[in-house]
Amino acid sequence: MSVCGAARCWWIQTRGAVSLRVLQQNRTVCTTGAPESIREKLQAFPGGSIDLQKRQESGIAVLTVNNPARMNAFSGCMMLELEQRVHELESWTEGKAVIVKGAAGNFCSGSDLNAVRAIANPQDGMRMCEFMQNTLTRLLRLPLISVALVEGRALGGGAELTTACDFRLMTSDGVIQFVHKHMGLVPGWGGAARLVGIVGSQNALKLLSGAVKVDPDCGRQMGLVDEVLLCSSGEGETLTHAEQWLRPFIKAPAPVIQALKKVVVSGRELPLEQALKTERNVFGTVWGGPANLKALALKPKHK
Ligand SMILES: CC[C@H](C(=O)O)C(=O)SCCNC(=O)CCNC(=O)[C@H](O)C(C)(C)COP(=O)(O)OP(=O)(O)OC[C@H]1O[C@@H](n2cnc3c(N)ncnc32)[C@H](O)[C@@H]1OP(=O)(O)O
Repeated sequence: MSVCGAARCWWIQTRGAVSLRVLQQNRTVCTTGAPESIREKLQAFPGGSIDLQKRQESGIAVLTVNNPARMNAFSGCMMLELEQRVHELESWTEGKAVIVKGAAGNFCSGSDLNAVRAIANPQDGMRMCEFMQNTLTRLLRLPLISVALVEGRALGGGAELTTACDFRLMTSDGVIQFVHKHMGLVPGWGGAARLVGIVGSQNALKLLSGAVKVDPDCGRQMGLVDEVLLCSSGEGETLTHAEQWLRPFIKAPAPVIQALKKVVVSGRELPLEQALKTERNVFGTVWGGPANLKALALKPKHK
């Protein structure tokens, strides 16, 4: 069940029951999914796919933006598929992390410009934006540690997609560029709001107003890039490096990793009192749980 109303609804899994914690917001954020009309419109733009591989043994999923003929630009159908994949990951109980990447050594060049030209009226444009804003908000809120593996170029909406992950790893030839200014636009998928939270308002304004090509050094300096992989873009090797980077952070049972992500998300998004209440709720789901009891039995020494 999801609710659309004068508040953003916040679902928190506690002991299997879902408790609805309503956050009072002065703006309506619809969580019931986009109106049918925009879905039908997006459906009219086929091409590419959003592929999801869930690795049960490691708890790491790999989500691939796959439209190499168009530098992994998002067709309308890919926007719909991304929502479906995020929905799948929301209920992946064995999951610990998700790596978001592009196909064929490139990240993503934003919206498919052919679709953009066809959805040019403001109302449909705003509906497409709202659809992608909701999907990317859900991606960032997944109870999984998310990593954008930026190989090649992440442009426009592709740059915004990188901000909808907890971390960004970049290959030596990687570039993140918010090209919206050159399109006479501003970010529409929520990328501006998230960018301010990542690099601060001054750096965000520089990156947006300057349409700056963020290379690995610039990204590390600004805090937009968390690690530079000492390899260039290309299938396989970079993914292995990304998984190796993730390993120390997912060395615990999935319920514990998921609980840790949930309390960080609530600390990032909720007013203090509600964040503390959420923390108590989540704490209650792991206190006395299998991992906690096992650790207590081992008399842990954290040297
Ligand atoms: C809120 C999000 C925002 C919005 O929806 O309004 C957007 O994201 S708008 C889109 C922003 N992205 C761009 O403007 C990127 C446009 N593409 C490029 O700048 C270049 O293609 C580049 C730098 C990604 C790659 O350049 P390169 O010379 O290496 O290759 P090509 O340009 O020949 O591209 C190969 C092939 O891909 C097609 N392509 C690339 N990007 C897109 C795109 N965003 N939409 C549709 N098609 C794209 C390009 O047309 C070429 O196809 P071809 O059939 O050979 O012409």
